[in-house]
Amino acid sequence: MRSTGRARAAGDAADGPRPSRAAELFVLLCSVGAALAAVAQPLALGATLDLLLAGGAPARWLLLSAALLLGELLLDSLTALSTGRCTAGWTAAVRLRALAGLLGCVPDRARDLTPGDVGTRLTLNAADAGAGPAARAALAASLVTPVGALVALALVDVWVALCVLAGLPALGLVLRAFARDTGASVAAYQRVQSEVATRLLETMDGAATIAAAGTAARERARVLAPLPELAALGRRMWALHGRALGRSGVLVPLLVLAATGVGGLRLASGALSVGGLLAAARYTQLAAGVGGAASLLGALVRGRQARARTLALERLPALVHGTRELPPDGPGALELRGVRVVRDGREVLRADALRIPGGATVAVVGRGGAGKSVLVAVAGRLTDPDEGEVLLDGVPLGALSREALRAEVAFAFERPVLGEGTVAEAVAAGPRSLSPGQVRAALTAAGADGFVRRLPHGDGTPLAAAPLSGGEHQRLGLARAFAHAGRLLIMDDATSSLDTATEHEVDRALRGSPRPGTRLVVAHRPSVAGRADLVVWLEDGRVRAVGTHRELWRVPGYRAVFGGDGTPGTRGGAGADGHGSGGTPAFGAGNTGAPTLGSENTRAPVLDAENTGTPVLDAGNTGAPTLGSENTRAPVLDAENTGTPVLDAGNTGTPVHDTENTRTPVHDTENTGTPVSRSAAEGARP
Ligand SMILES: Nc1ncnc2c1ncn2[C@@H]1O[C@H](COP(=O)(O)OP(=O)(O)OP(=O)(O)O)[C@@H](O)[C@H]1O
Repeated sequence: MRSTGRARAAGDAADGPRPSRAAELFVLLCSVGAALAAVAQPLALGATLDLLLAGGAPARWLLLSAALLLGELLLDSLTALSTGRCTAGWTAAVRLRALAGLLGCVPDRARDLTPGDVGTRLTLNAADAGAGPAARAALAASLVTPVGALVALALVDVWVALCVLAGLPALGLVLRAFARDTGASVAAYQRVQSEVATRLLETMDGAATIAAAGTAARERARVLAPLPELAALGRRMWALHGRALGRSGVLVPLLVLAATGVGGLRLASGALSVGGLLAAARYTQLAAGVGGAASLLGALVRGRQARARTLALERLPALVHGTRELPPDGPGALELRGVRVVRDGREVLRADALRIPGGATVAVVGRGGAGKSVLVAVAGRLTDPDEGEVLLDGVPLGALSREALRAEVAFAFERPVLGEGTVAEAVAAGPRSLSPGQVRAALTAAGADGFVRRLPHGDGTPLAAAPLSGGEHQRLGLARAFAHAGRLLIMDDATSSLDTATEHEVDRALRGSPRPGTRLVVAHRPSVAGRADLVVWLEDGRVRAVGTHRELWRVPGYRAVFGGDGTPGTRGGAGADGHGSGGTPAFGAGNTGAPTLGSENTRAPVLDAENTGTPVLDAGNTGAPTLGSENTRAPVLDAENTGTPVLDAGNTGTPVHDTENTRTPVHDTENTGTPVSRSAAEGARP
């Protein structure tokens, strides 16, 4: 990749809030304080007892014991409070960073993540991960009690302390086994949870299909299918907990018994006082309380596994932008040089020396999976090519600042995400700040003004209160793209839900706009390709040919893309003229040789080029030839300079001549032997 921009490498985390460690430290201090107060109490109580037995005045020791008890209670309360704050802060931070990673990533790199999986990572996993730091602090503090108790025990009686010390490794082993086994189960549990969520969301997405097919019972079974595994994993985790508690439940009393026995012997020998024995028994219990760390350890392990899942979102590769600006008033000329895009080890796009003249409307055409979306994503830098570079007005896209890129390149999609707020706010959201008049103009250009006017509060209607059809939703997305478009507007299937008449109106409005710019339109309908100045025809990820629709239409393979030669094609099947029937009956379609009557709204007759040899006229309202239509100032075909591969005669090795410039006939040797035009000059075949 030659562009100066680069994707954020795996391992670099997304930017986002990072809570200070202060909250975690506060939890640690409070927990340690409470533990120390607990550790000091037996000493004070033992001393009080000894003083009482000796007939002394234990008032000071009693006060100290009470103060220690109160202190422990107070610190425990503070620990609980600060744990809540710490967990909430970390959960929010983990969630926001994961969200920033997700929203900032190269869009097609998040393709494998299902909504259910993302939802689980951002909710359950983020909450578990957020609980991790407080659990870590509490776990560290929980070690203070047994260690402190052991030290205090050594002060009271070293033999009792040695007895407890000998038993502690067994407790340590129990905890280690618990942490190891529970880690694997927790990871599997979180994975299955996300699988259930994914299936549930898929079902909600396909609710209409399920209702229509009457497959609700089957769907329910499918959603719940992972439940037995989830239940088994849950049971396993409880079993591991139970086993750890059971083992420590046996070990701890045994240890206390042994230590009390040693203490009793020391009392009998006069080496230990009664108060000392009381303190020793209590300290033995506290030291053996290391088993109580099991639940904290469980929370820590769960937090670690969950954090790994949220980090995967944080570290999704993101686009890194440069600092360059575009030359002012550039026409929006695009060039793809040596571009290669590889996905899952497979080359999904190769485009070299593909030049798109500034100001032209260019249709990107090809069968499903041919690479149209990948091409326009690369052209507007939604993703970077693995090799090669894309230049806009001579500047590599990767070198552009984010602001310059997004101000000059606008996208409209098949299913736009409009967000919340009102209709006007949805259209206004973007890199430019728009006046209400500009918003209204964009709505008009997108053919959305009519239905928006009929909404209860016009464009001030909240989207949530505006039930929109697929086409209306799409038109708002178009309006937003139009409103913010700079020198390049990319429409990826963005008019698929529009009827052909509206689509034509939108096209006309765009062409009449004062800032026409370059338009790259993924087209499934021949009517759209027919209105474009130039068509880039993709096949299996390669540029098969570039030319006008009229020229390309003579190649059977091109017609087949639209189902135009009897082959099942994609949406919006073509009339025999290749401009799309648009629901209007086409006469003379097929091989009759009879003229085809104008498709979609047309008054002008369209002649069947295939059978008559007569040039195909614009199926729009003008009767003018399609080539270089309407408002484009830019030359449609850059015959001199492009070097762009144009009309492949079917990989036959047959020379292709530039008929635009030479008037030499070009033969489509692939299937028909029918003369075919070629529009732009280049020496090499694609
Ligand atoms: N992120 C990705 N991971 C794996 N494969 C991908 C990815 N993006 C695209 N592809 C593959 O690249 C090929 C081209 O995809 P693309 O979406 O560009 O096709 P298309 O021509 O737009 O198809 P359609 O008309 O059906 O939308 C397809 O085979 C697709 O599966």
